[in-house]
Amino acid sequence: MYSSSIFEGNLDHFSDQEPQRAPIGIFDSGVGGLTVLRQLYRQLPNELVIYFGDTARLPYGIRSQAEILKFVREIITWMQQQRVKMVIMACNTSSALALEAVRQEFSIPILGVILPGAKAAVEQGKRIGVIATPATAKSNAYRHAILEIEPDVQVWQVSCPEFVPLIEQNRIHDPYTTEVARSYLASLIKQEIDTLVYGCTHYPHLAPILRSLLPPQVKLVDPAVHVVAACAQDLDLLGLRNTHPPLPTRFAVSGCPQQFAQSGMQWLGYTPLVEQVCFMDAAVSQLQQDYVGH
Ligand SMILES: N[C@@H](CCC(=O)O)C(=O)O
Repeated sequence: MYSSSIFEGNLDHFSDQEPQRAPIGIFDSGVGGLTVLRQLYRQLPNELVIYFGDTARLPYGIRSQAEILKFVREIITWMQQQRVKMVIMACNTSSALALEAVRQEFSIPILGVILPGAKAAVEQGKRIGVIATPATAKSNAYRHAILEIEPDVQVWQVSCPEFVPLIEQNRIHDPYTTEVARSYLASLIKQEIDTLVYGCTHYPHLAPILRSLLPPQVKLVDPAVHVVAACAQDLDLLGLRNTHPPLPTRFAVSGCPQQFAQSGMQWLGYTPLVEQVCFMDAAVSQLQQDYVGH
C-alpha cells in the first residue's frame, strides 16, 4: 500500500525543455490540502501533482511563526528538488505566516490560499465570518486581506483549535464534533453573518455539519476553489499548462504513510500510494508522537 523509499517516482525524466510537464507541488500539514487537490482534479485535470502532508508535525495551527517558516522552507526546498513548476500552499496557516517570506527566497511561483479566499468572500457578502486555526486567526491575515480589498465590510474571526485534530482522527461523524462546531459557530450566527470562509483547508471536510448548523442564507466560501482558479490563470500566463494526459498523483508524508493512505481514501475515492519523506526534525516529532501514543 505504501512505499518508504524517498525518491521513488522521481520526475527527473521530464526534460527542462518540457516545463509544462513538470508537476505542481501541493502541501498541507495533513489531509486538509486534499480539498485543494480535489479542486485541482476538477479544474486542471491534466496537471501532474506531488502532494506532501507534514503529518509528523501537525497540527500547524498551534505552532509559532518561526516553526512554520522552518517547515515551509524545508518542504519547498524538497519540492524544488522534485522539480515542481509551481507550489500551492494548501494550508492557510502557512499562507498566513510564511508566504511572504518564502516568496522572496525561492524563485518558483508560490500561491497561497488567503488572498483568493478573501477576494471571493468580498464578492459574496458584507458580514463575513472566518473560521480558522488559532495561528491563522491570531495573525489577522484574513481580516487584513478582506479589508484591504473592501473596507466597507465587517469581519469576525473564530479560532477553532479542535477541528483539525478531530478531522485527522477521522471523528467527523462523532456527535462531539457537531457539538464543537455548534459552539464555534454560535458567535458568528449571533452576528448575523451572510458569508462564512473556510479559513483552514481541513474544514471543507466538515461541510455537511457546518451547513446543517448555519442559517440557509449564509454562503460558504471555499478558498480551494479560488486558489486553483488563480493557479490556472498563472499557468496560462507563464505558458506552463500541461496538455498531456495526466499521470497519477504522487503522495508523500513525513509521518505514517499507511495512516495517510487510509484517511485520504475517503476524500479521494481511491487508495493513494504514499511514500515517506524524512526531514530530520519531523522524524523526531514522529518518534515523540509514537512514544506518547504508547
Ligand atoms: N490545513 C490547515 C493546517 C491546519 C493545522 O495543521 O493546524 C490550514 O489550512 O491552516
